[in-house]
Amino acid sequence: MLLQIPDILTADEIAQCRTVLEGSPWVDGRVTAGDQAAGAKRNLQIPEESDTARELGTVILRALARSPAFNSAALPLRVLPPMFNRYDHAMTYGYHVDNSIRTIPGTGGMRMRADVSTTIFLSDPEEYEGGELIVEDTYGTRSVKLPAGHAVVYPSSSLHQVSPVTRGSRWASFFFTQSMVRDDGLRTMLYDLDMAIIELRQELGDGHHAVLSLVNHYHNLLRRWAEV
Ligand SMILES: O=C(O)CCC(=O)C(=O)O
Ligand SMILES: [Fe+2]
Repeated sequence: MLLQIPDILTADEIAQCRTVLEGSPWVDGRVTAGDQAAGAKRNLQIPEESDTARELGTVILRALARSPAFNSAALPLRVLPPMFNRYDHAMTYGYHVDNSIRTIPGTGGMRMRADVSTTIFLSDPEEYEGGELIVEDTYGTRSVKLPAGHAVVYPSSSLHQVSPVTRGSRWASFFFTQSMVRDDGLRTMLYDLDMAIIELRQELGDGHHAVLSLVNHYHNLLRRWAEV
């Protein structure tokens, strides 16, 4: 499932990210790419263990924690510290695969599985041309370019690329989540059920027996499928 989440960051948080990123040194993005991906990757990133990454990572994690849509779609168990990237003129990230297993920085080698990939846009679409995130979804290819502060969430198992930037500069935060439910199909079913329950609660009220029954069913499926 590919999901767009509007306004995951406030205007103040976007401004904070941009101000701090403007004053930070950027390095070649290939430092965090696997073998195949490195060949396709031409962008810049903030070093993973820098003060900037830590400070802004906290802003992003706080924003995720208050987003019901992110939590319902990703069912996060752990989130790799958010990273920050930038594509200036002619930069691109060709079709690639996100590594399935990632080392968690600063833990002496602890690893996690990447199930869900997220990009939070920090530039507005008018600020650059090109730079679409193109994801091969189950039902075809999706091209995504969103206002600053909006997020796109998609399975880490899908092939994707960032098309070349032909004007301006595209800034973003991106990160990987290990989900309590590793299978994208099962996660999507839980998300759809959650959305239907929210609608029914509004129609019927929380005390309605059918609503209670479906909430119970949601939790029983989560109990069956979640690994924690
Ligand atoms: O910049 C993006 O939107 C995605 C970056 C990406 O795919 C990656 O770093 O693996
Ligand atoms: Fe990627």
